[in-house]
Amino acid sequence: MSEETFENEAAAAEGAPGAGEAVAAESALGAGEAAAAEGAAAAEGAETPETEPAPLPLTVVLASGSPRRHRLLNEAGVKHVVRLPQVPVDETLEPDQLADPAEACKKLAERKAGAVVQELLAENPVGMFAVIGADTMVVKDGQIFGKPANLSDGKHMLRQLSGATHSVITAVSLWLISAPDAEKLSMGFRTFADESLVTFKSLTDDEIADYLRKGESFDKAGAYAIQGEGRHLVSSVQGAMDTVIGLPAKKLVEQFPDLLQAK
Ligand SMILES: Cc1cn([C@H]2C[C@H](O)[C@@H](COP(=O)(O)OP(=O)(O)OP(=O)(O)O)O2)c(=O)[nH]c1=O
Repeated sequence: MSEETFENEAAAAEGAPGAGEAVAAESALGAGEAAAAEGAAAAEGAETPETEPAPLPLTVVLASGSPRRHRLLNEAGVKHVVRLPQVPVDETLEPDQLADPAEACKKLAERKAGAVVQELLAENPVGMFAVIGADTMVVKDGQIFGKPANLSDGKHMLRQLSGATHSVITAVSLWLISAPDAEKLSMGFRTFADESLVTFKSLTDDEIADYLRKGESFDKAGAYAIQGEGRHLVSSVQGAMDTVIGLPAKKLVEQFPDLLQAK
């Protein structure tokens, strides 16, 4: 089971560069569409259009340091570069923002992508760019588990997850920048969250301690890696596996097939 919701891409994203004025909702849906719109606008004014303008080359930028996200995007066939913001993104959220985990997750995905968009825009880019940011949270009974701070935090998380079902929410924020030349720029973004349900076996404290000793917990939300030894902790998964691992890459490509045209 998975749930998918799409944000209104014309809404201003927190921390996003000039989101209020620069967002062009129509250009957010697909690189091809935006390029076609540019071409159509140019053709309207021309008396005898001689040639169609060549579509702008698309560069996909993954704004993430997660090797899993890089791998999942590669496996989905999307050529991309990885770029992290020079200043790490502040991932703190206010208590009222944490009350709705899917919204909180979307906010962080937008912040991560927005930070890279901001730096990219400062470079006066020319071309078409799709910047992707993502965030993953484990949620049990309304409580959000990010990455464990230390061993006892990891133990606490795994005890909570033992013998029960929890949600893994991954939000993805995709920003499209269309800059046919140094003078023209339009931008739009869309953010969605996908949810999978993971059920854990009942774990003894010894089993939890054994697992934590394997050392794969510390950079993973909820202190486990379903793609690694953590699979032995799990009895069932409902929904997309790539959502649990950190990027619903298949859904991303279904929604934005133009990503496959990236050079
Ligand atoms: C539940 C689970 C999470 N994870 C990972 C996915 C994410 O990389 C990580 C959650 O941390 P995030 O803060 O979402 O991402 P990140 O810090 O790894 O990368 P960045 O912010 O640079 O994009 O947990 C797994 O790899 N396997 C799992 O089974």
